[in-house]
Amino acid sequence: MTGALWCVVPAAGRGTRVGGMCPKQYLPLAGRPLIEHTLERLAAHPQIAGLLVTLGADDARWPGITELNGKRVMTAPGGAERSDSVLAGIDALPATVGQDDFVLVHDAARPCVRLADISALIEQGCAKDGGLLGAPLRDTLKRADAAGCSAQTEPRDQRWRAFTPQMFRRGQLASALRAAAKDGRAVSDEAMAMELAGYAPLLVEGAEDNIKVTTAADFPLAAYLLSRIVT
Ligand SMILES: Nc1ccn([C@@H]2O[C@H](COP(=O)(O)OP(=O)(O)OP(=O)(O)O)[C@@H](O)[C@H]2O)c(=O)n1
Ligand SMILES: C[C@](O)(CO)[C@H](O)COP(=O)(O)O
Repeated sequence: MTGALWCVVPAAGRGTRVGGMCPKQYLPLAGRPLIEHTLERLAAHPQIAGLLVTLGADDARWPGITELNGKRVMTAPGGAERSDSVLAGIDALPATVGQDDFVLVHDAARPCVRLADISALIEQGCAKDGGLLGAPLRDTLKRADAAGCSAQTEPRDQRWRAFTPQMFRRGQLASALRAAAKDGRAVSDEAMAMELAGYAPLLVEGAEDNIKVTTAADFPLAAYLLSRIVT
């Protein structure tokens, strides 16, 4: 069992795959900026103590939220890559968050995460070296060739899609991210940094509607999911 956890929310991306000038986390979703849905959902979780949001340089769009549902909301400058933003957020956490305390990392671009899935990650991940939400691949996987044709069918067994939140001990995650950066290794998520450091993060199956809003087509889907998912 663990106490209350802080959650780092990387929100310093540019949203280039959506297009346009406004980073996707500030585009409207169901009438409000996408990021507000994500932060409110995280702040609603009883085991989340506070949020540390990493922002783009000179981000004028950040609405200046300092508290949600009685939880403190802090900000820190993000970095060039998502992993840089995550590390910046870890380093900016309050000193009350110990090096051995678990911390969560959740994409600002994932507004539909279920509170029950966060609870499952916290409960199951604390018994291990931490873990991440994900789901086993349910479709056949193809490797495309340069012409956009199916060149090969990839093995699907034991393949999972990785979601967020991901949860690790503050000190171990910071060290793993620093080591990967020092080695020039691009890491797509926190779990990869931990794997490179020799840990085996637990995969905790979560709902597949925990989508990452990545392209413009994801906005109406996310709006529908938000209307259907209570928590
Ligand atoms: N340097 C970066 C890059 C991404 N992110 C955040 O990481 C999350 C997931 O990243 P992604 O979906 O790739 O967002 P973007 O990088 O903004 O998207 P794109 O690759 O289309 O530009 C998002 O909440 C994004 O804001 C971040 O904090 N810092
Ligand atoms: C961290 C992540 O959400 C796991 O699926 C994903 O890797 C982030 O998206 P990106 O496009 O790789 O930045």
